[in-house]
Amino acid sequence: MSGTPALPAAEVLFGRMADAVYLLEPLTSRIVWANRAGWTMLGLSPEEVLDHSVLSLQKDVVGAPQWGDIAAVIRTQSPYVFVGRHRHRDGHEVPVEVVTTCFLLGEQEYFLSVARDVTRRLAIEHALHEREQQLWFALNEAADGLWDWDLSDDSVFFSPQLQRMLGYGPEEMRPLLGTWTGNLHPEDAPRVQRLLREHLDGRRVRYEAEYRLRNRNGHYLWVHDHGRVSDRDGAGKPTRMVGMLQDITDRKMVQLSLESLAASDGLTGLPNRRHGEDFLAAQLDRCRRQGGSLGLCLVDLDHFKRINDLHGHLTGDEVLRWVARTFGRALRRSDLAFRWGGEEFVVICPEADLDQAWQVAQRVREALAMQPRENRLQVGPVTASIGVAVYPQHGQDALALFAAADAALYRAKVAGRDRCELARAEDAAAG
Ligand SMILES: Nc1nc2c(ncn2[C@@H]2O[C@H](COP(=O)(O)OP(=O)(O)OP(=O)(O)O)[C@@H](O)[C@H]2O)c(=O)[nH]1
Repeated sequence: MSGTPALPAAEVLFGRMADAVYLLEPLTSRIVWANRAGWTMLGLSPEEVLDHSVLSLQKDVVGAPQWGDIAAVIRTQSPYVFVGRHRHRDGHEVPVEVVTTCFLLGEQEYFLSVARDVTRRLAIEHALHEREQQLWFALNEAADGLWDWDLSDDSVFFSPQLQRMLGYGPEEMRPLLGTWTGNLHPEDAPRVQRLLREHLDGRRVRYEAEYRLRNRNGHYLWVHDHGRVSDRDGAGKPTRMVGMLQDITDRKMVQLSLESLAASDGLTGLPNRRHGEDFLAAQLDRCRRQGGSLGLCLVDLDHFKRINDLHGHLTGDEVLRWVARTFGRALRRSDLAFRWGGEEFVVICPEADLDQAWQVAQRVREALAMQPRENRLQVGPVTASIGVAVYPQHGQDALALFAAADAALYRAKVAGRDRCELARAEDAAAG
């Protein structure tokens, strides 16, 4: 091809264009025309650019045979998109995306290439990629485990950290929703599933739950789990949900033991006075609403001071623990024994009438009296005096019942100890 084709309109049309435009001679790849952006991108003058070809300017096209191959593809796949690097006159490279079309002008075939400088785009892509890498690193290496649930097929990505948390090696944990649901603690599963469903249905802003999850060894970890729907389909139906799982076993254990400490007596492990009073109040409430009776036994160890004095306070403590264990043997499942304070205990017998409450008191007294043969404490007989009061005969509320039982207990002590006494009508009136 000789000379530049007469294209005056092209100068006007393409002169102000931001993208570089080159008209190429297909056989040699020589540039036969370029717009302003075309020659400035290469650091050349309008005349100098005509001395160049794709082979001299494109770093990624090496040699005529390769150009021949590319030209063949351009002819069949027009427009052809190519990402490469242009060589600037001063030596630096300009990353470009080139879109080339093939066309005929009269008898002559031409390639028209539009090259866009993609330096900025690549820099952004690179930065995004870096950020994504960092994000993944942070998510996977953080103490929390990550999960990513595809609702369309119930596949779940469990992050390496999540797998490690549950004791699984790489590739061991099946990436399915069933792996998670199958390891939920049966007592927690209904609540957790409900919370999840409520979030998916849009009734909860986010899903959050604390529950037990079985690890690879079959032990349960306590976990804190929270997540959100991240993608929805055109109809608004959730298609993807992501979340984080944290192992909170240590914290939960401390919390649970504090809770049980708060409700139980530190020395004997029996429910403490606060818990016992709450229980009594609830039972009395039930009696009032539904009718029925309830027995209350006030149990006071006899001459306990003597045990302390003779054998020491630590042995006294040991005796109190033994007494607590004895209740376990003497009581019905529905009865509750709790420590009232010092060497005093209370037994609540829900739904017991006078006779039944009396029998419970006798059983407790006898079980304690068995002690010399059973225990190894060598403190001699440990006996108790017990005052028994019954709702509704001896009192309508906890205060009145305690007063009546206390009066009966006093009589038991006076009468010689190691015995049970039933409250009397006048005890109720005195309360
Ligand atoms: N070892 C020990 N002793 C306790 C505890 N709480 C109270 N005591 C002791 O229990 C004793 C109760 O003494 P008292 O109230 O005189 O009653 P008692 O000696 O059992 O005489 P009675 O009137 O027959 O019951 C005191 O010596 C208290 O120090 C405890 O937690 N551990």
